[in-house]
Amino acid sequence: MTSIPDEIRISEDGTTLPVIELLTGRGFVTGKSGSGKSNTASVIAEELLELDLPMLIIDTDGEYYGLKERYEMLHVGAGDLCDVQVSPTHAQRIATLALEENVPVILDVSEYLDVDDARQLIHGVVKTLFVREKKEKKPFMLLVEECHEYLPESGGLDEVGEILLQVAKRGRKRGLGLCGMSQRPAAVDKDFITQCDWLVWHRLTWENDTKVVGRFLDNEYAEMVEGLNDGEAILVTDWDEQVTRVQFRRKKTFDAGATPGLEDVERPDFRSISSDLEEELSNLGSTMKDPDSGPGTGGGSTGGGSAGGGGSAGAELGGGSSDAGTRSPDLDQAAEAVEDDSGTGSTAGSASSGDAGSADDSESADDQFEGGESGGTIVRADSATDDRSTPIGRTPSRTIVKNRGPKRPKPPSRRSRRHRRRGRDAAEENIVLEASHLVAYGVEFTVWRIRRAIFRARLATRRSVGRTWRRIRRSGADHDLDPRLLAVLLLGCVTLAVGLLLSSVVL
Ligand SMILES: Nc1ncnc2c1ncn2[C@@H]1O[C@H](COP(=O)(O)OP(=O)(O)OP(=O)(O)O)[C@@H](O)[C@H]1O
Repeated sequence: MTSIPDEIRISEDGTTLPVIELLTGRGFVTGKSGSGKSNTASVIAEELLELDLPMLIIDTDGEYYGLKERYEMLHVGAGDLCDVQVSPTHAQRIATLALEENVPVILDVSEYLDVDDARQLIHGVVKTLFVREKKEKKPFMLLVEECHEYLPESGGLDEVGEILLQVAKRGRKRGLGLCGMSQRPAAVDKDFITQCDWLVWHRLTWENDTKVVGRFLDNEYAEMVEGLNDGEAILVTDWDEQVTRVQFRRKKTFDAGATPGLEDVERPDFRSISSDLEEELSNLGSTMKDPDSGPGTGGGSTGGGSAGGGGSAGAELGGGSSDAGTRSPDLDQAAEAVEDDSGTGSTAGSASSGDAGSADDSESADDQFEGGESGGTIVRADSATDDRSTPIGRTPSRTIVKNRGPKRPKPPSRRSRRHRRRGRDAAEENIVLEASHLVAYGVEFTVWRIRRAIFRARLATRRSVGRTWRRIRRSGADHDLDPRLLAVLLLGCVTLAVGLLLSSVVL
């Protein structure tokens, strides 16, 4: 087996990036639309795929399938271009294929009709990768397009954001690297950006975004970033603590994200994974259950059209009350591992049921990895299952899955109680807000009624004053005016004038 080089080349002039830091670190690639982010990510992916290194791409816009022009990749999602249409039911298998069987995966979430399906699929995949990596400890790159959608700066994180942040904060020790991409650095959770040890700033022009450059680098770079050419970027890395201006090379594979022109786009022939794997995944819906759903119907539509796939997934998940007894034992263990790992779940149960040993194993494995951080096991993607016995570096250990039979439901963890309490607080705040809106509408309506009544009264008064005045003029022409009548007339005019004055002040 040929050895894997320490670095990959990302520009024509020879700029390189270290392989192990890319695979296990946290990266952030940003730039406005058309500045070259996807090209940069594809260049990095091409270089890693050339070395048969493992990766999974979460493709929000459906533009990474062009990589299949040169590399065998599993392209899954909801669209017709995908090798296999998948639902959240497939999450665990997709993750294990990528991590344990070294099949590079493009998880294309661009065509799910139901956003929840896409999110549940992503959550299931990332969670499984994170949990499995505790034992596997295999340098592995997770690339996430449009990461502001999952890790937004405001509005809080959903379960996808939470698990991605976990990967950002704790993935390095496990070998799980994360590279997030976004058009809008100002819209990305700063908790994530501050975790990053390599950052690529492509052209940004919007002031809020260039301000972020100023904050992370300095104002000189905030100005520089506005004038960068396509594919040009400011590269900042923790490993050499330098700021470099670099022109990334063009990707070698088909540019599926290019701006459409008037001429016909000629698509090249794409490589696909083996038909056996396609068939296995197509049949998977009937044999596996989604990590987060309950028993479901188990009949995920996997080979059909995109809408069908999404719809049936929704139906399966719709019945998703959690039923520990019917969930796959593998997934129960995975979920437990996440809770144990975060230190918030109840670990006593698993320890007493004979899992203490395995927990210790994984902790000591963690320690070992920390000792030789950059010496993680790199396994080539083409080595597949049989080659995993001869990795470069340390031998990856497998996750041992025990079937421990049906389980009693666990009491809610402190974390889920906290989530529920937060939910209750938010609901109460909403009620108060709605009630205050109601009061405001009431006040507005009352004021409107009063103003309408005053307006009508003024109109009626003006008419009757006009009528009276005309009658007085007629009778005054016939007779001499009585001084008492004149006095009453004067008083009437004064009262009217005061009334009109008051009503115009009120209105
Ligand atoms: N390194 C490069 N050298 C020359 N041209 C480039 C380079 N990178 C990108 N381009 C040009 O810029 C175009 C847009 O690139 P790319 O799709 O990577 O942008 P993007 O920032 O990902 O845009 P979006 O956010 O809209 O997806 C490409 O089609 C190509 O024409």
